[in-house]
Amino acid sequence: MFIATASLYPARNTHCTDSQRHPSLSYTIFPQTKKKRVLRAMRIHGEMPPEKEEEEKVKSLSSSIQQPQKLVVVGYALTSKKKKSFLQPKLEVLARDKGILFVAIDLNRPLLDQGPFDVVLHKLLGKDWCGAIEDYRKKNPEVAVLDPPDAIEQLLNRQSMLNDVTDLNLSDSYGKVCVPRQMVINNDPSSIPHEVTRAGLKLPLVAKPLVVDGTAKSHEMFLAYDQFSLSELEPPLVLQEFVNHGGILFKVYIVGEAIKVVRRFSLPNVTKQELSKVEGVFRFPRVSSAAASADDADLDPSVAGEILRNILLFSFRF
Ligand SMILES: Nc1ncnc2c1ncn2[C@@H]1O[C@H](COP(=O)(O)OP(=O)(O)OP(=O)(O)O)[C@@H](O)[C@H]1O
Ligand SMILES: O=P(O)(O)O[C@H]1[C@H](O)[C@H](O)[C@H](OP(=O)(O)O)[C@@H](OP(=O)(O)O)[C@@H]1O
Repeated sequence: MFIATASLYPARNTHCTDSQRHPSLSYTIFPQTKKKRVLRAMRIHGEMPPEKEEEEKVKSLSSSIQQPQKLVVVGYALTSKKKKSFLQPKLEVLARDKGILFVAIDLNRPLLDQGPFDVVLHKLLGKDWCGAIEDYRKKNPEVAVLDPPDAIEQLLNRQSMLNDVTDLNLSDSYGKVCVPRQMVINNDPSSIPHEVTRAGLKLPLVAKPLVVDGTAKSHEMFLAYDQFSLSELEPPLVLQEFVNHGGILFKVYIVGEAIKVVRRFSLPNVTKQELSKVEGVFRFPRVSSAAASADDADLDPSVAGEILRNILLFSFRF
């Protein structure tokens, strides 16, 4: 795009013919970028009269207003709980400032009749919804669906969601990235004590629901100090060896090339002495939620730095 602007001296690479030149001032047609360089040069040399500077600002502003930013329309389908925790007003305002508009998808109308959308963002499950999303994708291949049901499938299960981490086999002189030893219990809870002993899992164990479907139940966690009390729990379950980690964990969010690492408070270490004295299985709350931020916690810098380095190393390879 070109803008006519005035210059007190002919600039290099002028793109204009004599007929475009004004006798008192040489008019120079600049591509947008060159115009800014010349104006800046003139301002630096104090050669542009104040009224001309104001006029240039208005022109530059008017040219940007003339080209309204194309909005990216994001249709979202979230539970009311998720909308409340994720799509907060400050996010909507920030997105709008960046030309992104969130529009709620009406779950009582066919998805195909709604839009048009540039992106469909959803965190809903169920056969009907997955069918509607798949049908929409086929008829709107240009729309980015986050995420396609087949890509989410692996994350709906606390065993399969860790497959990629297990396959990474990432280790170096500073340490390794791996999954705690675990086993899946699909049926008969009375078999748990025998299965745990046979698998050689070390106590204490964290018992987690195998299914991850966004419900509160899918976050119900238990800490077991002996394997016998585990038979009180309801399969399907993942039983994972508890890993002492100093009560602080790091959550890593990766979207494309963007990586965000946050520190959260977590379960405290379990000492050998405590393990020898305590028996039973205890439910614990969601200890590491956003409200449990430890970003400002006083951590030993060497520990934090080392863990962060490994996390970033892991993030780039994931
Ligand atoms: N193997 C483990 N060793 C020690 N602590 C653990 C282990 N697994 C889980 N925890 C503790 O339990 C908490 C919840 O575990 P996890 O993150 O697997 O469940 P979640 O439901 O996905 O949590 P959220 O959705 O809140 O991130 C962790 O934040 C951590 O404090
Ligand atoms: O620590 P955060 O806030 O990232 O924890 C998230 C968690 O990672 C999951 O995204 C939860 O979503 P669901 O699996 O759908 O439950 C979030 O739960 P929410 O109820 O706050 O949306 C956690 O915040």
